[in-house]
Amino acid sequence: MEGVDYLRDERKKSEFDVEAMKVAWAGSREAFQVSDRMAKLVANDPVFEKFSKPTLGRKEMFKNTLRKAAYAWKLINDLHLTEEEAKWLRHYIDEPNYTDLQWEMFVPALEGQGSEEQKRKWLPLAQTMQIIGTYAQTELAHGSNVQGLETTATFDHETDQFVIHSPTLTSSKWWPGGMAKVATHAIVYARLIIDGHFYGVHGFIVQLRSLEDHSTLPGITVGDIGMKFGHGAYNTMDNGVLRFDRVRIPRNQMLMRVSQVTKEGKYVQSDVPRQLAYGTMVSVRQTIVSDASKALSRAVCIATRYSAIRRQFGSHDGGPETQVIDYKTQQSRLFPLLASAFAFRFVSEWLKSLQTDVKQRLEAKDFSTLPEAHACTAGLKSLTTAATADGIEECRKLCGGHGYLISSGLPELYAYYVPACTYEGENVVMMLQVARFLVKTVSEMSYKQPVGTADYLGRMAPLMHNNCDVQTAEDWLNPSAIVKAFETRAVRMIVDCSQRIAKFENQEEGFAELSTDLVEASLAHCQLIVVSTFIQRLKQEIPGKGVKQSLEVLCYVYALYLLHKHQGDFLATGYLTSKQASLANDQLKTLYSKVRPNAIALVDSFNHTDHYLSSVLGRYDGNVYPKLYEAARKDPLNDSDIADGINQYVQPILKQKLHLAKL
Ligand SMILES: CCCCCCCCCC/C=C\CCC/C=C/C(=O)SCCNC(=O)CCNC(=O)[C@H](O)C(C)(C)COP(=O)(O)OP(=O)(O)OC[C@H]1O[C@@H](n2cnc3c(N)ncnc32)[C@H](O)[C@@H]1OP(=O)(O)O
Ligand SMILES: Cc1cc2nc3c(=O)[nH]c(=O)nc-3n(C[C@H](O)[C@H](O)[C@H](O)COP(=O)(O)OP(=O)(O)OC[C@H]3O[C@@H](n4cnc5c(N)ncnc54)[C@H](O)[C@@H]3O)c2cc1C
Repeated sequence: MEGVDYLRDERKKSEFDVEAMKVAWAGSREAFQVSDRMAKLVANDPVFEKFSKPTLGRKEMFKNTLRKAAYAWKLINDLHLTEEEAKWLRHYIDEPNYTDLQWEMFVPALEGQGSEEQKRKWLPLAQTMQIIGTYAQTELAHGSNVQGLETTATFDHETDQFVIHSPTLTSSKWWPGGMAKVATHAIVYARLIIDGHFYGVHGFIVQLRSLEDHSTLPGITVGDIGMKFGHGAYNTMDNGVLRFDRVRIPRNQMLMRVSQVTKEGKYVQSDVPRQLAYGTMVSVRQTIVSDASKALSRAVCIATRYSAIRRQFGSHDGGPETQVIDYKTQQSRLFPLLASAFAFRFVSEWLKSLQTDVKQRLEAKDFSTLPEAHACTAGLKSLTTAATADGIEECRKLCGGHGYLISSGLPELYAYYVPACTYEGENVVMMLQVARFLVKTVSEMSYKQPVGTADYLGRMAPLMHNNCDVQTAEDWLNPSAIVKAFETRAVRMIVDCSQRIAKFENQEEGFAELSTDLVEASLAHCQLIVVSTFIQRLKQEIPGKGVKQSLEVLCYVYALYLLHKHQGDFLATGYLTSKQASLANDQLKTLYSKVRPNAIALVDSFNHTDHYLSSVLGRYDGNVYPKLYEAARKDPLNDSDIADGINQYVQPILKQKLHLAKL
């Protein structure tokens, strides 16, 4: 039997309707149809071929990506694609480039932080790509600490302009995507100075390059920051360094939704919180959570298909060896990742709806849910990117030696994905933001009832004193038992930290001293959100034979896997006994055997094309070995029998050996 037959047999074992599961994964039939159409459009167009990428040099690779981006823009216009379709098209092209910054950061920054007048002027230019923008916040010496940025924007009364300046080497803007070679404009974050007074960090629209010939404008020095981790991965992007030598921009190019500077040089703070200036980061963090489920599902799809094809040991009387997916150890590493992909998918949908709600409230001048939205996006960004990056690497190991080949698709995916743990808020820094929110919520509880994702803190009394009543492994198949366990663990960890901080004379000092515990408490809170969201999703109608049942199994796998992994927390907080923790682990093993027959169908439900996976190991048809062999044959080193350099550097050594032998 060949891999092709193995996957065919696996698909026959499925206990649910795969087409209906595809819809559940996508969120709706319409969402499925849009993404499916765009995936096929990209997969079937030779312009978007990407197998040659690993063999290209940086310049060729960059140019190739520019070519694809230009072609994609032509398709978007020629085919009159909707915004949603265009987003999926860019996603499936699967090469980071300047358009990510244009659509995910530059346009949202104009939308979220521009005044009505500024939006009228700049948005049509950006939306039609007459200008190309980037988001220039991070500097050589400051990224996480936004208030510590050094670039200055000094108001000049006489000319009614701001003077943008990089006073030191360390103030050089460093990292912004698309900035080195493509962007014509940037939203530059700088310290606003009026009459020697510092008014905080604000965003300014600054033109970097001529719209005529693309040359850099006077006073601007811009370039690429150099190659990044992984060959093809993120090197299609021109992350840049930028310095300003007293560059002048009109006053009306400061983003003025949150605060304004008048012609007279007066600083006016609107009636909206200054944190709205951070709004672009909040919206991108939500996109990043959604992207985590896509990246993880991609790695899991490859590792699952390959695990069903790969056989090692266990052959009796010349029969076939055991499929590695049947090893319990393989299942215990793979299936929690499969379940996590679904969990992240559903939490990202929920986060999107939370953000829509916050946006509507902001328009009505209701800012009450802003801190919670910030904590949720920051925390879930941190949780999902960390788990996804680790998960991709685990999938690579699950594929044994072949996972290390570029043709497996996994090394490039990892290198491409892992910076998500750092950009848009370094993950630990983000978890500390969640901790601030939680500690503050606890400290305000005497006069303010916690709501939303923190509402369980308001049920502190019972949660602090109750004990778990699980008696058998079966008892763990109960959503309320699971939610209660996660709530209790989180509440006890948060309260413990809060009480210990309160003992410090200086609360900031206490917070810093307890920061490692606070990060763990924040993680417990975020895991509770993901688990509860999964459970809530299952309360909705989910059509299709066996679909809901399969998702229920995955939900329990996700929750009990976390419980097992963090059993130290659950035991230390005193809610569970070691017997109950051990029953959870027993149940987890039973659940793995329920996932097993459905594993291939579950990863088929992601609806990933072979083009998107770019993996010989993860091919839909399972024809792994012939295609691995074929891919290896295509390596440039195999172009000739005698490679360049052999005659020059190897033959002389061999000949020298002969000479020595004669002596
Ligand atoms: C490889 C590709 C694969 C994945 C593809 C994914 C696709 C997604 C789209 C991709 C697009 C582009 C690719 C990536 C491009 C990357 C871009 C960037 O990285 S841009 C730069 C991002 N930088 C950061 O995120 C900086 C992080 N730092 C901060 O956010 C802040 O400075 C922070 C949060 C650390 C706060 O520091 P500080 O304590 O100094 O706070 P402040 O004094 O400023 O504020 C105090 C007060 O405000 C609250 N706060 C902070 N932030 C917010 C917010 N956003 N909203 C609401 N409230 C906020 C804070 O908690 C404090 O509250 P308080 O109650 O007073 O305690
Ligand atoms: C691929 C990529 C693309 C990017 N694109 C852009 C872009 O388009 N535009 C842009 O402006 N920026 C961009 N960035 C920059 C990115 O946003 C920053 O790198 C990120 O915000 C982290 O900041 P930092 O580099 O200053 O890390 P640092 O804050 O220096 O982190 C270093 C270490 O210090 C720790 N640390 C920092 N502060 C604290 C604290 N208070 N408490 C405890 N620990 C702490 C962190 O946990 C980390 O371990 C990009 C970065 C990458 C990698």
